[in-house]
Amino acid sequence: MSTPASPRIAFIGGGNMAQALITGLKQRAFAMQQITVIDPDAGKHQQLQDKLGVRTAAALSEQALQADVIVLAVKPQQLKAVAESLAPLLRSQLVISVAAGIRTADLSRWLNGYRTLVRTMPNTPAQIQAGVTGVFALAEVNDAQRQLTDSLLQAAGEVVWLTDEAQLDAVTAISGSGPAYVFLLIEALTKAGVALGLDQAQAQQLSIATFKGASLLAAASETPIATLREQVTSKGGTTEQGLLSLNQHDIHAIMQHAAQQAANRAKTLGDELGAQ
Ligand SMILES: NC(=O)C1=CN([C@@H]2O[C@H](COP(=O)(O)OP(=O)(O)OC[C@H]3O[C@@H](n4cnc5c(N)ncnc54)[C@H](OP(=O)(O)O)[C@@H]3O)[C@@H](O)[C@H]2O)C=CC1
Ligand SMILES: O=C(O)[C@@H]1CCC=N1
Repeated sequence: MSTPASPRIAFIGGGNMAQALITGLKQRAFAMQQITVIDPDAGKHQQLQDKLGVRTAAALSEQALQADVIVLAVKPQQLKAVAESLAPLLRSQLVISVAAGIRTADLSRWLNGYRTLVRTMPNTPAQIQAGVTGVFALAEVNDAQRQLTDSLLQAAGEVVWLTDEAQLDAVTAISGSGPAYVFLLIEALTKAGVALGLDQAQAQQLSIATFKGASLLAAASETPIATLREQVTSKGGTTEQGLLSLNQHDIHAIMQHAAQQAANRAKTLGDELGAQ
């Protein structure tokens, strides 16, 4: 298959993740009329058409699936039923799943042995092209299809290709779920600012700008992250006291445990739903 200049894409599921990916594509001036979103919730259709300019359909059909790429963007619990309905309608489309936990072996079985499959784990900052997506492709996915996958996902931000599918559970725990950890930390830092006497709006502005600035500096700098941290930490100064408290509460263990729990859940989802 050669890479189509402007591929047609059918999203099955028009929720949070589909909308984040489509918004990223829209910002890259991708032709929105090339995208069809299939979602049973008719209430969402007008909103998807008005906000994003995509086509919509309420159910799977040959017509709705006239696409080069099909993105499976339903909940993991909905994927088996969707895949089984999709199987007889597949021709030669590239199928990309964003579902947490669900392994390509199970998805392929539900799709009646179809193996032109890519499994990904994006994240919601995709909507401002600041996402990062982990990607694993089956051997049957050819070079042109890999390039197509890469260029579509680049519209959402950075792309990390994996050769071991099992690593996607770790990617899910770190960057798939990660934005929620960061939002929680922003909420917590904001709350701390309010407790110290700032008003809510000021505290939130300071917290967000600090996460943004530190992240941009870490990304732009060749300096090790630990050194960047040390550059903030004056001897006998304020940061030292703040970090001492975070380390007394073992921030590393807290993050390690959170990520492990998320990865365990991804594996359990794969085990339980894949066994259906
Ligand atoms: N949210 C995130 O940050 C991330 C999510 N993901 C993955 O993305 C997938 C979607 O998650 P998310 O967008 O958050 O979930 P949402 O619930 O927001 O979106 C799923 C959408 O699919 C619709 N749907 C349900 N059944 C069908 C069907 N048979 N055919 C077509 N559409 C259907 C749902 O409709 P209804 O609401 O009416 O059921 C809903 O609109 C999940 O598998 C998740 O693991 C991956 C990375 C990050
Ligand atoms: O919470 C979830 O299961 C999905 C996958 C990663 C982010 N959201």
